[in-house]
Formats: sequence, C-alpha cells, structure tokens
Amino acid sequence: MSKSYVFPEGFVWGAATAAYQIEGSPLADGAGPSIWQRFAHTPGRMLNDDNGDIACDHYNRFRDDIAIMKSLGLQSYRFSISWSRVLPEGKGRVNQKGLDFYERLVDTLLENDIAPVATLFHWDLPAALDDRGGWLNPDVADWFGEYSEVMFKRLDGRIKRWATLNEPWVVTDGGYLHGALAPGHRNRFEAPIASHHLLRAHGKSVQAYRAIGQHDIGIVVNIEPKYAASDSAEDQAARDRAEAYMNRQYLDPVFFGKYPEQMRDIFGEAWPEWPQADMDLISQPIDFIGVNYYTRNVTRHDESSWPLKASPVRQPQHTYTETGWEVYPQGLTDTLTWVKQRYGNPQVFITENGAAFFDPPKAERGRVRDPLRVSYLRQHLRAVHDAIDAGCNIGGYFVWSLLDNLEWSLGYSKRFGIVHVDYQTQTRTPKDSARYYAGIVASHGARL
Ligand SMILES: N#[N+]C[C@@H]1[C@@H](O)[C@H](O)[C@@H](O)[C@@H]2O[C@H]12
Repeated sequence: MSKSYVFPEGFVWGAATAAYQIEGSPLADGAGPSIWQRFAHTPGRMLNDDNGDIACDHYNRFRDDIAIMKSLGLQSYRFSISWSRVLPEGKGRVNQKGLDFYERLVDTLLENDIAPVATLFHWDLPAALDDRGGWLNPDVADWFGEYSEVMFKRLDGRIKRWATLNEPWVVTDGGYLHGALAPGHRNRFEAPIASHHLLRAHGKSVQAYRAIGQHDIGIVVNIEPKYAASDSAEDQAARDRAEAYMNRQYLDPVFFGKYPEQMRDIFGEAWPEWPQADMDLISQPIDFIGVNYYTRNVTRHDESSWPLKASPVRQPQHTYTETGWEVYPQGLTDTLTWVKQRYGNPQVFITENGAAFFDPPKAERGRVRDPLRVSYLRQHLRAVHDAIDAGCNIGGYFVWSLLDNLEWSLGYSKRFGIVHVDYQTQTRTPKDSARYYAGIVASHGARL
C-alpha cells in the first residue's frame, strides 16, 4: 500500500520572491537606492552586467502576478519589502509612495484570499546606510528597528507573519567575506561583525514587534545539511565546522543565546567576544523560523580552503541543477528533523525550496516544459511530508520562486520560477511545474 501524502489541515501552500529580484523601478516614486542598485550598476559585478532596473516589472504588474497566484490556487505569498523604497535614506523621512505600494500589494493579495508573508530585509540595504558603515555600524540595529516599526504600524494585522532577515549567512559570507554579493567586501574581520549586527538588528525588530505587533515574527535562514565525506576524524571535523559556520551560526544565538564554539577556530583572531546583553537581545523568543533548503553538502577536510578548511565532494550519481547544486531531497527531511531535535521542534515554514534548470528564453506555443523541476518539487514535497510524519512542526511550504527573476550576481542566467518570464516582452507563462504545483495545492498533497 503506497503512502498517502495528504498534508495536515491548515498546512499553507505558497510561493516566494524578493523585492530587488522582481520589482524593477528601484528608484520610482521617491525610492532611495539600495546597495544592490549600486552593486548592479558597478561594471563587472553582475553576469552580463544585468541589473534590477526592470527585472519582472512587478512594481507595475503586481496585480497581474497576483491573478496568476490566484489561478494556481496559492494560499500565501512571501515577498520582501525594499527598505529604501519606504525610507529612502534608510532612516528618518518616510516615503509615503513607497509605503503605499506595499499597502496596495497587501490589500490586493487579501482581496484574492492570499495571505501576505513579508520579509523586512532580503539583502537590499539602503545605500545611504551603507555610506554610514551599513552592517558594520552598531547603530544599524536601531536603524532596522526604526524601519521595522514603520512597517508594523502600517501593515501589521493585514500581514500576520513577518520575517526579520532573509539568509543572514549569505549576506555576510557573500557580501563581506568572499565579496561575490553586495556590498562586495572581502574581509574576514568584517564578516563576524556584520553577522553579529544582523542578529542584533533581528533582535531590535522582534523587540519592536512585541511592543506593537499582534501576530507572528520569525527569521529566515538557509540550511544546507553537511555530511562527512568519510569516517576520518579530519572529514568529521570539517563537517562540524561547516555545519557550525552555515547552519548554526544564526540559529544557535537565536535559540541558545550563544555562538557555536567552532566560530573561533574558523575566524581565529577575527572572532570578537560580544557582550551578554547583545546575546540576550538576539535570543528573544520568536514565533517561527523560515528554512530555505536547496541542497546538501558532502564535506571533506581541505587545508587550502579559506577560512573553513572544508570543501564539497561532488556526487556524480545524482542530478545537479544549473546553479551546481546536487538534487538531494533526503537532505530536506534530514534538515527538518535536525531543526526539530536541536531547537525543540519550533514551528517551521519551508520559506524557499526550488531549482534552476535550463528553461528557454521564450515559451513555445504558450507552454514551457520543465520535467526536471516537476520531479524536484515532487521529491522535495514528499520529503517534507516524511518530516511531518517524523513529528516535525511544519506550517507550510513556499516554492522558490513564483517568477523567473534576477538571480543576484548571476543576473537573469538562472531561471528558478514556476512561471516563465520573457524578459523582452514581460509575458508570463505558467510552466508545467506551475500546473503540477497547482494540482498538489488543490489536492492538499494527495496527488504527490
Ligand atoms: N541561489 N539562489 C536562489 C535563491 C535566491 O534567489 C534567494 O533570493 C535567496 O533567498 C536564496 O538563495 C536562494
């Protein structure tokens, strides 16, 4: 007898996007520039010198995109708010037209019975704050608290689930350690400082929410489960370092009020000691965590790798995506059960899961066949159900992404959408994966 994959009552089905990746019009109606506006307009930083000036033109086409969400039967939509659209200088003066856009977006979602889930920070820090040191300036936590309060006062109640940060690990590893992402720094002394102030900012936002909010607030982290390449002590230690660096560096402070002990091994003299008051601020209770899962990492010791001394081992027996990620659905079940066991079974939403496979630049006679993505979704949704069977407290799933979009410094070269975007005409075409996902949503998983 094959297993039934019907999901529990109340499990939420959605899709996710982020402001700079889809909105376009980054400076419209009084918006201020973000660090991604600057980074994307710096020659050599972006593949093909792509930028977010137009992207998916969601700023102008959001009603059409919501109609597509409705046609797919989505119950929720996770999006991010562009901080510098609302506060052009990052703090102080509010740009009402920027706030008005997000109010229109939220109200239109609600008119279509789609629950909005808002991420306050999805990497696009106001450029004006970066000029003041950005995530390296301790004051950034208060600036983020001020911005959070503006949003909570205007939209809490219509938005009932808020995420403070999206993937702080990527912000610091990409933006401050390796330099591949905005603001493009490469400094192992800056990365831990940026990391810590991101978490302090999370704490200030939660603090602000507890004073005025009536619903739920959490944080979104990327988790990539690490598996030692061999039983050797070296590989096991490398695995432990990699897990501490990516998967525990943010959740341990939030849930335990302390950083993993391996952080000092990894950063050495560059790892500061922080006051207990900071750790108390960071570890206030939250209502949920968002987990973004894409792939796993089979990890070996690698003396030449900086700063982790750990490198991935390719698994030729499995399919790899266009971004070079192994398709490994068991890793999602393992991730969710790890979170349950380590952090006391908090409520978890899979806030991103998806894959970039090659899709044509144009639909063919109104259709986009993406069998690999259909298979990816089937395998990973089954993996989520297996985790629920194991007792994990999973509230919902958001596929990444609703639309093909700007894949940060990879530009438009990678397509993650279940809806195809023709960037020349802005025509949207639901892919086969969108129709598949709609069937899963309609049957609440029975058709998996
Ligand atoms: N790469 N990739 C796809 C996806 C990215 O487009 C999102 O903005 C991030 O939250 C996360 O990295 C995942």
